[in-house]
Amino acid sequence: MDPSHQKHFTIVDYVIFAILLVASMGIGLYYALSGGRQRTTQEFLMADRNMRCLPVSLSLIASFQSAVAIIGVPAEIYTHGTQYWFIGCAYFLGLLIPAHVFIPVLYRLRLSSAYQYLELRFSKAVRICGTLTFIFQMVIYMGVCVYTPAFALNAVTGFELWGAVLAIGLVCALYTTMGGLKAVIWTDVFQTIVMFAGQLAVIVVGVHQTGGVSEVWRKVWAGNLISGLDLNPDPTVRHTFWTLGVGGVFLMLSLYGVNQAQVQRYLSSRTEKEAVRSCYMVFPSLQLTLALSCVMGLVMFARYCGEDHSEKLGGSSGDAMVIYFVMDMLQGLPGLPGLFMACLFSAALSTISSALNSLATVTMEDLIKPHFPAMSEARATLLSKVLALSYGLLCLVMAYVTHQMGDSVLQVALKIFGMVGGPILGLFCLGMFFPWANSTGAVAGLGVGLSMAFWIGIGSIATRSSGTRPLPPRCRAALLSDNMTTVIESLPSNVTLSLPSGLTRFYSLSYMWYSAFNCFTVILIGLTISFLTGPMKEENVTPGTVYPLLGTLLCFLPERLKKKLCCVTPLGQTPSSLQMPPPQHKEINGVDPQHESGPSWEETDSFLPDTRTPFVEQETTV
Ligand SMILES: O=C(O)CCCC[C@@H]1SC[C@@H]2NC(=O)N[C@@H]21
Ligand code: NA
Repeated sequence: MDPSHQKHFTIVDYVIFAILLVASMGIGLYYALSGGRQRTTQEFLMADRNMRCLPVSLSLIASFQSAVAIIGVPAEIYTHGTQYWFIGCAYFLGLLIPAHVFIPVLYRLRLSSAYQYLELRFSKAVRICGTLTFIFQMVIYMGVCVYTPAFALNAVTGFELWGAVLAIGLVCALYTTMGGLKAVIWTDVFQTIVMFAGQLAVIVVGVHQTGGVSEVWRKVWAGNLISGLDLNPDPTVRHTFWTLGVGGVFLMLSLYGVNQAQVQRYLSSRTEKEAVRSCYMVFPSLQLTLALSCVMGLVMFARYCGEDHSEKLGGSSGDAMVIYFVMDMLQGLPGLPGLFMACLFSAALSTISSALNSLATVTMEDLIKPHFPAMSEARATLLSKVLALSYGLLCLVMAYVTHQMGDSVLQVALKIFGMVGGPILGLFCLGMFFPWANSTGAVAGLGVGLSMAFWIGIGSIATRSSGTRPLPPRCRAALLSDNMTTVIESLPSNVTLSLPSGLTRFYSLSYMWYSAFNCFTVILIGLTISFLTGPMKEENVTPGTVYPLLGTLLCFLPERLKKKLCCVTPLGQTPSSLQMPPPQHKEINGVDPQHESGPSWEETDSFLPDTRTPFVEQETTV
């Protein structure tokens, strides 16, 4: 963008932005110097497993609500209408299934890393594959999260590019390294509030400048931006009710069901009920953030649709357009551009801090501790801090790598989740719902699932056809008060009008189906190979690692009939090889966390065996 059109910040804006960074560092410092002063991995990685549901629920949202959603969703609504809003329909099952399937199973195994489940259910090899896949996914995703605010701001305001990347990366790595999971969760709480405030401010100012709600609605309606319920079953259409409402459920399960960043938050809850409650509390807040970012896109459309900004925007993508519009809207209102920048950086910081902490946790728990069982707590905690810092530096490198990708950031992020998160979800579903699945099947399933995912993902990038894009609503501007009409032909160059066939059709599968497609591939291959290599017998499966799906579906049957029908896994102990004597833990607020792990067995789902015997790695006393 040529400098003459660049928007600039006033000193007030920089002050607000600085306050965000200082406050985040302050919280990090506070948790470095209070409580157990981050001296054990139980505190540094698991927040002493003593968190309440409110901070956990806000942290759950912040972890996967980065600048990608803050910028990408309004850009999506502006260019393609409100179809994307239907992803909100996926939030029902996308949160109910984690609350009633994944949390009960994972919480009672007293894990630190979600991938310990894979060793319990399958083998160490499967656990390592799961861990490495997760690390790959989050490292790339972190790159997108750092890149988004930094490059978009640079394009519009000339804000020093590497200054922004360093500001996010270093501040984040520092407070995550100092304050551990407690600091990450409480900074997420603070940053989520800043995110809401920033988005709300843009909407209020934008509606006011457009002439009020009714004026916005009139323009949006006239611009045919409100998409109806598109029930087109064609899986290659980018956004329909099916790709968003159904495909979106698998995307949500891969994030809120089995992703380490979220599972770690469930496991850091003081009881299982608190974890389930935090999952329920995510629902209204997630709907609110979705609504805010969609409305922001509508307001932008109403405010700017009539004007042709192409010469100012130059080639910059739709994402940078959002920043341009926001800076233009807030220009002359000192402090508001700073608030929006704080909102953007809060979104990035909260996601990256969660990623850094979860990466340090799985690296420590899954890749290092099993090889050094005699490592002292002090050394393990120090190493965890070094890991968090190292991943922070790696994330800066990834910021540059991400710069090469062409798609809109929202699409890149969702593709990553679909391509990598989908197969991991498949692995957990294979383990939890199919007792016959064995380790060979699991490894083979994951291998084929990831290969298919990358084949289709890269194929779609190569042929630039990830889902046939619908013709975006023409920006008919016969709305301007002075009756001047200009029509901005916003026909993207890569729209594919002709229906693709054969391999191209395969590549043009909507990216919103990636999670579901890859999940089913892993399950299908996993089961086939398991049956070919000798399925596991029910009695050999570690108790508590299989969720008796039949028991749930037939919950209306009387107890005795259900027991006979679906041979509920007996109440069992975690196998001795994996179970160590409970660690010398300190009482927390007079409550012994080892035994205060939620409601009594009767209060929970009765058909889930109560294997609350702790699955703890060798945690020698210091
Ligand atoms: O914002 C991001 O960093 C990633 C894009 C959003 C990820 C998914 S979309 C459905 C769910 N709702 C959210 O706010 N995040 C997740
Ligand atoms: Na975030």
